[in-house]
Amino acid sequence: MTNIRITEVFTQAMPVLEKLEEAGFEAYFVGGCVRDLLLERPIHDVDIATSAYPEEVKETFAKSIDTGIQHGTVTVLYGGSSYEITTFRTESGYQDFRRPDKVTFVQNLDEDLKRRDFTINALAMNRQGEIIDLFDGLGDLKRRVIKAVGVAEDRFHEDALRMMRAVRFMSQLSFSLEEKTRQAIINNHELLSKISVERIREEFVKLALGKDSRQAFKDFLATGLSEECPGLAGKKDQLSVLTDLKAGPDDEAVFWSLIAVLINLPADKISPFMRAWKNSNAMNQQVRQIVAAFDLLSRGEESDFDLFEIGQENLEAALKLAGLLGKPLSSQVLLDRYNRLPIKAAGELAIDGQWLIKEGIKPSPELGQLLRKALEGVVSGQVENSQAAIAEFLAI
Ligand SMILES: Nc1ccn([C@@H]2O[C@H](COP(=O)(O)OP(=O)(O)OP(=O)(O)O)[C@@H](O)[C@H]2O)c(=O)n1
Ligand SMILES: [Mg+2]
Repeated sequence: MTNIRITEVFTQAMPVLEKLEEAGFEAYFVGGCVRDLLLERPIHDVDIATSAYPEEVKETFAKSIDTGIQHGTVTVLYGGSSYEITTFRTESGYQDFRRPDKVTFVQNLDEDLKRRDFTINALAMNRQGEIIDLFDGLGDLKRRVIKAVGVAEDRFHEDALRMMRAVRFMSQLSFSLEEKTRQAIINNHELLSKISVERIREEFVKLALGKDSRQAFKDFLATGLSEECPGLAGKKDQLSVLTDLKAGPDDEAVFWSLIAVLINLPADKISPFMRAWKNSNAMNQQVRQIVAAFDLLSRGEESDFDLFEIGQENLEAALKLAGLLGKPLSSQVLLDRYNRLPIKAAGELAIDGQWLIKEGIKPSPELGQLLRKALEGVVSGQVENSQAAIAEFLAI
C-alpha cells in the first residue's frame, strides 16, 4: 500500500462530493475509509454521508442502484467505481436483518456521527481534506484504542454486533480496547445472541485473520463474547490456546480446523458445528478433510497412498494447522514425500475404466476394485504407471 494509491482513491471520489455540493447538498467521506486513510491502510470502499435524500442522490447521478433505500443508502456508479451514499441518519440501519430497521433521517453530519460505533469510525472528511472529528477519534487513532462513541452501552444496544466489531478491529489494527468500552461489552455480551450468525461469523473470521488475533482473542474470551457464539459456550479454557499461538492463522479453513481441534470435536460433530456457524458446504467439507488429515499425520502412520488421498491443498493446510499448534510434524519430509509421488491425481493413471472394459473386464464391482488396486500400486511405487506394467500387475 502506498500513499499514491490512497490519494488516487480519494482523488477519484472527489467529483462525487463535488456533484452533491453543486446540487446544493452537504457531502462528506465517512467511516472506515477516513480511518484507513489516516492509518495508511488499503481502502476497500469509500462511503459518503450526505444531506441529500436517496431520491435526490439518484437525481444527481446518471447511474445508481437502490442497494438499501430503506436505510437511506444509494450506490452510485461514477468514473468506473461505486460509492455508497447514505443520507444523514440516526438509529443504525445496521440492525439484525431479521429486525425491522428504524432509520430516522437527521439534519446534519453531527447527529449522524453521534450514532456511529467507535470514535475512530466516526471521522468525516470534506472536499478540502479537512477532518471532522467530534469525539477525538484522531486522538484514539494515535493512542491506538477502540473506544465507543458516547455511552458505550447505548451503542451496543443499537447494534450488538458492534461488540464483535470491537474485537475484530483490535485484531486488524493492533489496537487495544478502551476500559469503559470493554466493561460495556462484559455487561452486554448476552445481547450478541440476538444477532444473526452470518454477521457474527463475518466478524469472527476477520478477527481470526487479522494481524493481532491473539490479543483480540483474549478479549473475545475475557468479555464473555465467546459464550454467545455457536458451539463455543463453556469452551473458554480450550480456546485460550488461541491467545498463545506462535502466529495467527492466515487461512480461513485452517482457522476453523484449529477451532475444531481445540474444542475436541469428534469427526462426526464437525459438520453440525460448521453448519451452526452457517458456513458453506465447501468450507465444511474442507475443514473435515483438514482435521482428518491432521489426525492421521499426527499418528505418524500415513502411507504414500494416504498422502495421495489427502492431496496437496489439504496436506499444506494440515501442516499449517500443526505449525499453529506447535506440533512437531516433519513438514518438509512429508511435502518431499508428497512431491515424489509418481502421480498426484487419479486422472494421471495410465489406465481407466474404459481401458479395462476393452481388456475384457465386465462393468462390475470387480472393475472398480481393479482400478483401485492399480491406483494404489502406482501411487505406492509397486508398479510403473504404464498400461503394460499395470496389466501384468493386475494379472489380466
Ligand atoms: N455496526 C455498525 C457498522 C458500521 N457502522 C458505521 O458505518 C461505517 C462503515 O461500516 P463498515 O463498512 O461495515 O465498517 P468499516 O468501519 O468501514 O470497516 P471495514 O474496513 O471492514 O469496511 C463504520 O465505519 C461506522 O462508522 C456503525 O456505526 N455500526
Ligand atoms: Mg467499510
